[in-house]
Amino acid sequence: MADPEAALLESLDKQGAINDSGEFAAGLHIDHNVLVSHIKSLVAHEMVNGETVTSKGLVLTAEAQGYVTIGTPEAQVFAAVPEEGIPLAQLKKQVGAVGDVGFKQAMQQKWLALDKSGSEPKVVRKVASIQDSVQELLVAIAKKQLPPALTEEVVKALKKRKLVEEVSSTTWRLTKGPKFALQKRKAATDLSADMVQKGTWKDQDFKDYNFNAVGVPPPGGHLHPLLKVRTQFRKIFTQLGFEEMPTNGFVESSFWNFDALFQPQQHPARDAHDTFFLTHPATTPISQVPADYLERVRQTHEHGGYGSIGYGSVWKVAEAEKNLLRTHTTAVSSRMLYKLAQEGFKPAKYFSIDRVFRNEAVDRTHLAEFHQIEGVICGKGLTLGDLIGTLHLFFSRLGLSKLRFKPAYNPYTEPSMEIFSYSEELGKWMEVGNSGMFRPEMLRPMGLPEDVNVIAWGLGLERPTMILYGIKNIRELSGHKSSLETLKRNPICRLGL
Ligand SMILES: N[C@@H](Cc1ccccc1)C(=O)O
Repeated sequence: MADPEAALLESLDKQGAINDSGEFAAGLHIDHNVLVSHIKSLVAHEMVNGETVTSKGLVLTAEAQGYVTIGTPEAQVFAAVPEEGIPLAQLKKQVGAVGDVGFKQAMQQKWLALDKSGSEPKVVRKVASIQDSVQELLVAIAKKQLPPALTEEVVKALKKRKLVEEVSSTTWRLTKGPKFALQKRKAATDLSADMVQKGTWKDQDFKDYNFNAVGVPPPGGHLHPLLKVRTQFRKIFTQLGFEEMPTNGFVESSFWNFDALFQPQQHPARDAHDTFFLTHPATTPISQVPADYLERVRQTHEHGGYGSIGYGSVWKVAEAEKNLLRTHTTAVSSRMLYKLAQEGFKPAKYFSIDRVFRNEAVDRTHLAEFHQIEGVICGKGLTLGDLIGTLHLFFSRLGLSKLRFKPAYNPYTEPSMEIFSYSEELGKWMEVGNSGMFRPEMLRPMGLPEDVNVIAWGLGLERPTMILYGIKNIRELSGHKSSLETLKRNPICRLGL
């Protein structure tokens, strides 16, 4: 087969233009689509200028194609009627499938008549010979030579008989382009050292950038396992109707991290051995906390109230002003609960997932920074039973359905419970979180009504992630020792959770 590209260029060279790529393809006996792919490439090389022309045209249906040679059904029926006539039933049997249409059409054309004078109706010829003009039209349409007889009305009738259909087709009109040549010059995709040395780059054609090409997937963009598991936790919370709390920044004042939580100023956790304090800026002015609330916090710390005797020591503003890296997400909860009290209490369910920092010795299960997940429910008349029930519901969604609780101590909750879950794999009980009911010494100074209780729990994000994905050393998970290669190879890090 002739090379379509060469044939096209040659023809353009001789004639200057090709008006209809469809006809040109037919002349070459190749599929139009094949020619179009060559045209597009030549246009991209600027060897050819091309514009598309969309036109509507008639084509024969498969049924009509059959009539082009053997004639229309009406002509076939007419031919089957002998001069002396033929009983209708016999005629139909003789012509077969096209009998019905053919007979109907031939009667309409008044080519045939039905003689009912005898014992059974007989079909007789009304004219001696016929001209099958519909067949002639079909032949002309097949050749794409549309005769004047093909009026709109005729086309409509042919469409109604499902003999023709209208199709729109796009063809190209071509002229010589600015870089016209009889042969495509090979365009280089890259500048090579050789071209530079020999100076051939000056005459070399370079392929244009194709900005529409599908790119190579970037090697980055992998999700960290912690982000994946965080999404799972978010889903659990939101499915249970919890609202995510704004987590502010990592830097928090001691006030919201400790004092608002009724954590005594002498508490060992407030020591630089356990907490990262900031030097720049070292403090947040206490004036940011409304004076009346501040006063109630001071009172409660020093003298108690709400059924408590307090700590009996002097509460110092300077201590509360110290900036730190938040040691727990309960600082996020304390801000949120105060806001809820200011806006007027209504039952609420909150959660947060964010980073916390502790000045701890780093080992294979501990880091100085990690993520905490915290759930908080505020309502009237909540009990420890509600907390236990909620924890069962929450942890069972993680696949941890065997839980045990151990009494514990937190300055801000009473009662407090450590949460343990039985690991079938490891065959032992593991600590999975901490929980409790926030103390009145924390809630009442905020302005939450006396019958409002708040149940809450917290857990780390790293531990469940390590268990879920078989990561043995926490330092593989975050920090400078975690390897990007591991992230890339780990199937859970692919996008799309
Ligand atoms: N803040 C606690 C977790 C906790 C949250 C809420 C209530 C009780 C406990 C911790 O850091 O371990």
